[in-house]
Amino acid sequence: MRYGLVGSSGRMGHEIKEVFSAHELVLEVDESGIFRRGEPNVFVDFSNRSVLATTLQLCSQYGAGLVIGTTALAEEDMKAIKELSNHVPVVQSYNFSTGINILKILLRESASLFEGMDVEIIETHHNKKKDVPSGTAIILKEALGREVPVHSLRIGGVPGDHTIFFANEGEVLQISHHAISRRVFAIGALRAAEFCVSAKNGFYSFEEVLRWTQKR
Ligand SMILES: NC(=O)C1=CN([C@@H]2O[C@H](COP(=O)(O)OP(=O)(O)OC[C@H]3O[C@@H](n4cnc5c(N)ncnc54)[C@H](O)[C@@H]3O)[C@@H](O)[C@H]2O)C=CC1
Ligand SMILES: O=C(O)C1=N[C@H](C(=O)O)C[C@H](O)C1
Repeated sequence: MRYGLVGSSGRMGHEIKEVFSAHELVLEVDESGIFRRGEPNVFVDFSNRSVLATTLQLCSQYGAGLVIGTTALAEEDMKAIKELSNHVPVVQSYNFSTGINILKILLRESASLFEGMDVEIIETHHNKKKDVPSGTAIILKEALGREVPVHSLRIGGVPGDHTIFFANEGEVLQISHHAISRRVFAIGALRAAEFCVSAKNGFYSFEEVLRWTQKR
């Protein structure tokens, strides 16, 4: 793979360079500019929505697929990403870990069982994280199919923890996901990039990438 990396000087950018070391990094974008050394066939973007227009333009220019993990996207951003997916394969997810994507499936399938219970989410991240709530908390709420309170902690170097509490008068059920390091997100992004270079044009979730990985 020849990949372009948007957000190359960031925390995820560093992790991605290590995990993608068998592949060729031919284009980098960060706040200091665009550095081109070749023609990417896929872009990986873990950055900020302020650079999204550049990412989309670069994908169009090179006819390259896109793996995007950037959070705090607006509705108009999602619309623009979906428009790009008419022309190239796009994988978008607010969380590229296997565990969170399995949890999403479990929540979607069991949501009706939790009717009548109090449901709240606590998410904990490092103190450099800019967005609140986390993108993951948003997709967990979507999977539950209802609006629930989210409590956010920004402390120390925590890579990303999410706990959902379900409670009635007599009991509390809690389900937690703990990212041991942000490497797990970079490994997910690598799977998604490998998927992207062989997929048809379209908009894909990371769940679809996981199912594709299992079939291989
Ligand atoms: N979907 C997932 O699994 C995960 C998503 N993330 C998300 O990835 C994003 C990046 O996270 P971190 O690496 O921790 O952030 P960071 O702050 O360490 O890095 C951000 C990178 O984006 C670049 N950037 C920001 N604004 C830019 C602009 N206007 N033009 C060009 N480059 C710009 C910076 O130069 C830097 O390289 C965040 O949105 C975070 O929530 C993080 C981890 C996992
Ligand atoms: O910014 C982070 O670090 C993370 N962001 C994602 C989110 O907002 O959910 C995913 C992960 O939790 C780490």
